[in-house]
Amino acid sequence: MIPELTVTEVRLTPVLVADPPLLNTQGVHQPYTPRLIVEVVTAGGATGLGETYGDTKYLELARPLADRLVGRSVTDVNGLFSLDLAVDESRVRGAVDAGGLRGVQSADKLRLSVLSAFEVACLDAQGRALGLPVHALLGGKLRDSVEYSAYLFYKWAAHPGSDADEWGAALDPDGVVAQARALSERHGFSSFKLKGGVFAPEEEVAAVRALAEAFPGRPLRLDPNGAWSVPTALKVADELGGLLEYLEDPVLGTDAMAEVAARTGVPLATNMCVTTFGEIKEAFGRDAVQVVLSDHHYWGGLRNTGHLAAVCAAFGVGVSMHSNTHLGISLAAMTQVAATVPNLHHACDSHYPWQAEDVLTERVPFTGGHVTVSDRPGLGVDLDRDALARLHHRWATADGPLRDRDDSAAMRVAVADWRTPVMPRW
Ligand SMILES: O=C([O-])C(=O)C[C@H](O)[C@@H](O)C(=O)[O-]
Ligand SMILES: [Mg+2]
Repeated sequence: MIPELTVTEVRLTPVLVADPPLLNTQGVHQPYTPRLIVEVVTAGGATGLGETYGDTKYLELARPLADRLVGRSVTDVNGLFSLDLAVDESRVRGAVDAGGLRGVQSADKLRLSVLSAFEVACLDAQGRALGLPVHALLGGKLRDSVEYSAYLFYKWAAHPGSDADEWGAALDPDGVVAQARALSERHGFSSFKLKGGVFAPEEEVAAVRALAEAFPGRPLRLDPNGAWSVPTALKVADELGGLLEYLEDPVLGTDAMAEVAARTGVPLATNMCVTTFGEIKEAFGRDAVQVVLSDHHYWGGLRNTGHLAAVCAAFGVGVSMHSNTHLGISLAAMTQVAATVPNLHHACDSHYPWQAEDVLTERVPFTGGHVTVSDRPGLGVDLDRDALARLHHRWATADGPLRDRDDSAAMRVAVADWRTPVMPRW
């Protein structure tokens, strides 16, 4: 073992990051979202960065893992994944992730969602120590920039009791088109995904039609997070037909996805029914999905993202990339791995434009809708300790409920009788 690459300290810093009132089928984003920043320090003085979900159940698992990493090498990434982490089963039994937005919860998925941040931090530390970018550690980049799509949301102008944010409201087709224009002017995006499942399908169909008219020929996606029945999904697929690059999780579960897929020519994408390696066999065998949205956070890191892409290639299934609220460390990690995936033929999702706050000295910029693949050592991003301390202070002084994402609870602040919707909603 090279002594310089031995882990001497692991720092875990939970933060709360400001988030606009973005609507989805479960409710609305809270004013702040929890994230966890992981720093892995080596004997040689390199510090690697990673980022993942910061909700309590992830923190509970990250703390013992941090202790066990000390004394190991940052090159021993396979060993990291073989560490036996005890997951409190009561945390996951029958549970779903983020109200179901990321599929079914399992002990292994929870474990992988924590390990992924440590994997990224170890790769960043290795890269910094060796003078190599993370993409080189993953086998080398195949492209110099990675394309992202504009992630459009129905949204309120403000969180209840707050002033309007810089984006304003988007609650109808005109609002959605105005938001798409603003995002595309600011960041140069040329493909668009609308988060649906918020309003009746006819209204969301009208919004997609308005986007198609405003941006002729641009790739468009609609994602109602499984809020529709099979007949509704087929009707929308029929109405939007050729306008869509893909329809994302129109219905819940592999059975319903397979039924829709068998009866439409519109490709179906998912980040809900295929979220673990164990779900692949049935879904691919039944041709239930044509595109899988990878996400290094819950698939278990950057190397597993490459493995997932290889399985997709073997089955002729496309690859895209899913996103939750995240900061620049994760955007840098997504970009490094995306650069190495040969069969990534769709623009990746990213919430980053919605995050006005970050913990980096410099934000990761989008240019023409792309992020340049950094060739600097590691991930190519640096921590701003003051910003980290500020966002951590917010976490440390926050009300307990804010430390765990709950879109339904956030909705009840504005709509007192809001209940977690029973699916399918339409
Ligand atoms: O289905 C998806 O693409 C997501 O789950 C992305 C995000 O979770 C999004 O829906 C959100 O945060 O409201
Ligand atoms: Mg989705």
